Amino acid sequence: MAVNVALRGVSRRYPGLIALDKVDLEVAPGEAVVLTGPSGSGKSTVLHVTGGMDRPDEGSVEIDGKELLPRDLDGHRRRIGFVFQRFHLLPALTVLDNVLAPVLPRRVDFDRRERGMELLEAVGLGGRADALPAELSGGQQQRVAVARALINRPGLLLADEPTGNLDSVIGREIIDLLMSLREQYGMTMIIATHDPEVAANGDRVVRLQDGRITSNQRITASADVLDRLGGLRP
Ligand SMILES: Nc1ncnc2c1ncn2[C@@H]1O[C@H](COP(=O)(O)OP(=O)(O)OP(=O)(O)O)[C@@H](O)[C@H]1O
Repeated sequence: MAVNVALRGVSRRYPGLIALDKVDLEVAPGEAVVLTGPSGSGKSTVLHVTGGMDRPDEGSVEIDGKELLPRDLDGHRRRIGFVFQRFHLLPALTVLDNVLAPVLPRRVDFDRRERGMELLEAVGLGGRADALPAELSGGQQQRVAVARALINRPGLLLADEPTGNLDSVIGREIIDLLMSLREQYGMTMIIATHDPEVAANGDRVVRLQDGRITSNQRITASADVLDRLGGLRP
């Protein structure tokens, strides 16, 4: 089920620099928020802190109103999906086994193969379960990565430059896919991107600069209008 996410006064510091500076951000259940901003502005850090891969130095992350505590992090990470710019598929495993990889070492209360096949169908690759990643195009590999991200039925999907390694037509297909899966499976989404096309397809665009939110706008305009107005490019 789609979750509510809230970052409250989140700061993350590294020696000599502030990656996030008291960031407040609330994302409603089922909402798709797009993070934009120049390189180094803190987009990935927001995703990592939200996903429990990194910890704030100050402030808190709340999921459905409950603060994420260190002891909850393992469970939290299993309840979210993560899609990366580089697909990070395991080259020696088949497409189906890549989708199942997150749950292979664990006991689960569902039929792995059945769910893996269902997800491959959902991303349009039902016929390629036995292929190896190298036999697929980049767009198809990203579809496999999306299916893998959904294997635990996450209520939250985090995506870091999901179209960054794809040409614009294929990137567009991946965005359409993510948006339709969001409705089909009921997920909240946070997507970091430099791609104005992605931004135009979210519900809200949050722009970061030097670790701070400089604008937070609902989407009503098309990509090129947004690009002209907001300067979404790095
Ligand atoms: N492990 C780390 N150690 C030191 N500094 C880091 C580390 N991770 C991130 N940073 C710094 O924190 C700042 C924010 O980085 P972040 O990756 O969140 O930016 P970004 O907006 O995602 O950039 P990009 O668009 O290039 O991916 C940058 O200045 C980065 O160099």
